[in-house]
Formats: sequence, C-alpha cells, structure tokens
Amino acid sequence: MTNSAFKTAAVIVAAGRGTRAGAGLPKQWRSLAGQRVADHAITAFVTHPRIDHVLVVVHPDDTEHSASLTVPTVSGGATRDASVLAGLNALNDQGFSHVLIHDVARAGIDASTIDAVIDALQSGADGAAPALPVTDALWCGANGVVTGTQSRDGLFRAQTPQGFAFDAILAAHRAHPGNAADDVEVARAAGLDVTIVAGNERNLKITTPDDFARLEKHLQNDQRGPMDIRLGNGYDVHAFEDGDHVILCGIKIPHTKALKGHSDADVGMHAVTDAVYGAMAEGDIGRHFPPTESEWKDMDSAVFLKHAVNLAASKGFTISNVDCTLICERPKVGPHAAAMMARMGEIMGLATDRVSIKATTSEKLGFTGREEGIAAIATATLVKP
Ligand SMILES: Nc1ccn([C@@H]2O[C@H](COP(=O)(O)OP(=O)(O)OP(=O)(O)O)[C@@H](O)[C@H]2O)c(=O)n1
Ligand SMILES: C[C@](O)(CO)[C@H](O)COP(=O)(O)O
Repeated sequence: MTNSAFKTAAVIVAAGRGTRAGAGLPKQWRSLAGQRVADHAITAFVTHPRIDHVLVVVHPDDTEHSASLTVPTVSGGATRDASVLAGLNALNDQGFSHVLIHDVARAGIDASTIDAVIDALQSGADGAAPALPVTDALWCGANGVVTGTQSRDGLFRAQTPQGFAFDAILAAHRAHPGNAADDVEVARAAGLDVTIVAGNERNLKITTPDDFARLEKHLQNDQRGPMDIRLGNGYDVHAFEDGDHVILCGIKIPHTKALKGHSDADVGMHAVTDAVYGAMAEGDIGRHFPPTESEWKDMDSAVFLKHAVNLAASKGFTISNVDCTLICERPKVGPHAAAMMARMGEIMGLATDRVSIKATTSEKLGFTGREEGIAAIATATLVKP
C-alpha cells in the first residue's frame, strides 16, 4: 500500500467509570502534571504527524467534561468492547485504511510508540500493538498462599495503541461476542496476525490510585531535561605584612609573615568561595560581603564559603567537587594539605575526595616568587539533577 492510500484514524476510548482508581471524578477527567489525563492522551495523537483524525469515545454522563475537548466525540457503551465498536462504527466509510485504538487511561503514550505501531502496519501487518516482556516471576495463589508457579517465557504485558487495518478490525469487533480483554484478542478471534512492537514503561494504564503518582513521576522525569552542570572559577591574591602566621583553607599555619586583608585573608578559601559564586553567576565575595562594611573585619572566611554553599543549595545545586591551587614559595602547603581538605570539606558538607587542595611555587618569578604575597586559583563544579 502506498503512503497516500495509508490514512490513519485514532479512536481513544474514554467512556469507562474508573472505579478502581477510587471514588469521585472518573480518572480521565482528573488532573495529572498540570492537565487532565484525557488531554495528555489526546494531545499525543492530535500532534502526531502520522495520525489523520482523532475520535474520542466518551460516557453520556460526562458531557460537562467532554464539552471542552477540541476533537469529535461519540458516546460509548457499557463495556470497553462496546465503546471501541461505537468509535469504529462512527468512522466507517470515511476512507481510513487503518485505525489505532487507545485507552485514554494510558496518558503517558509517546510519539515513538505510536510510530512503532504505524511502522509495523505500513510494513503490511494485519495488526500491531506495543507490549513489554514480563520480567517478574509469576505465581498462582489462593487465600494468601502460593499454590503454583507459571513460566514467564513468551509472556508480555499488553499496552495500547493497538493498530489494525480498519475494515478488518471493524468486522472483527462486529463478529465478536464481547468481553475481550483488548482489541488484539478480538483481532485474533477473527484470524488476524498481530505484530508485537516495543512498549514503554511510561505508557502504563492508570488503574489504581497509586498509578497517578507513578505516571506523574515518569512525565516529570521526561520534562526535566538534561542535568544542569555548572563550572565556576575563582582567583584571589593577598599581600604579606608583618606577623607570625597565615590562615590557608581554614588552617592556621605558623609563618614569618601574615596575610593582609579585611577579613582573615584566607586566600585559598576566598578563591573557592568565588568559584562557587561564579558557577551560579552570583558575582564574588566582595558583592555579598563588601570590604567597606566593618562587620566583616577580621571575619572567619568560613562564613563566606558557607554563604556561597547555602546559596547553591537554595538554588537546587549540589557541589560536586572543588579544586584549589595555592601559589607561594612559602609556607610549605604539603604538610597541611590533608587538614585543609578536611576543614574545607567540613564547611561545604563534602567528602574529602571531592575537595582538592594543592600548591605550586612560581619558580621565584613574579610577586609570589618574590614572596610579596600568596595567590590562589580554584574551580568548583555544581550540579542540579
Ligand atoms: N465502558 C467502557 C469501559 C472502559 N472504557 C475505556 O477503556 C479503557 C480501559 O479501561 P479501564 O482502565 O478498565 O478503565 P475503566 O473501565 O474506566 O476503569 P475501571 O475498570 O476501574 O472502572 C479506559 O480508557 C476506559 O475509559 C470505555 O471506553 N468504555
Ligand atoms: C486494553 C488494555 O489496556 C491492554 O492492556 C487492557 O486489556 C485494558 O484492561 P481493563 O481491564 O479494561 O483495564
């Protein structure tokens, strides 16, 4: 069959009462991730480029809800079979070569599953439907006790949309006595072969109250998009002045000079703090703690780093790692590096294998080589899942 002769309708059955989903509004009219269950399912077909027409089968008592649908509707019957047949009868003689029959309750239906069914039909299959292989062990049971086991070999969990040549499935439904589990059963009773295509876990059928949350989780995961990964860098310099110790990455180290600064002049911690701010495009320490404000005089720089870490957490970021290089001839950093990593990890709530503190000299070149001060450079990685 050429593509021009291939004209596909979708029948979405939505006339059930949803009794297993709990009391109240039938499940198809309840809200899920910002829109009604029915709207999720219908939109997937209406927006699909290979679906030419969408018909929704609704319950006559639901006009208050179905009136706002933007696709044609017909009234369903007392059973799923009867509702499907009502939909097929309504589309008869309208030139559709094929039809996809879908449960409105499978609101997570995605375009690629619809494509897989249509691909199989275009390859010449009488019928095609998505399914997932059974992966759990299967038991028989009675009165809360296992009475036997059942092989799962060759067993599948059937999904919709189930697609068929239009005239063949209409004739099959008209001839069927009723009470079929699905349209594949009806088709097979009429001698049609049905191809299995890959199903999808998010194409679950909302049946019980828990299924709303399960499907919502799938939809949210899909909407979440790629992980947000940010890198920030920080650079700081402090000059030496008279004194007997320096504070580097939170550790007091005896030295022949001190570092000059408004706060405790912890050049390493400042570089890391600026890297965290930088990853969020949140400026630097000076923006959050202006040196013109006396309250930050001689301040423990842990206050600045904690502020940056808390700001990251409030924006949903986790700090994945930080790496800081101290640039100085003296004091020697190596003997203190482990204590520095432990202290920085403690402040940031990070394991020590995510905090790297290392040092280099500048081979006696420049201001660090002349021991006029210490420089530090840092990188931070922030991740939002
Ligand atoms: N008389 C019926 C019965 C069911 N369906 C539709 O068939 C699909 C699968 O049925 P099911 O999940 O069993 O839905 P309900 O019949 O609504 O649920 P319940 O059995 O819990 O009442 C649903 O999209 C449902 O709306 C239908 O159109 N007409
Ligand atoms: C059609 C179906 O969704 C395929 O898995 C399923 O058979 C419908 O079953 P229900 O008993 O009407 O929920």
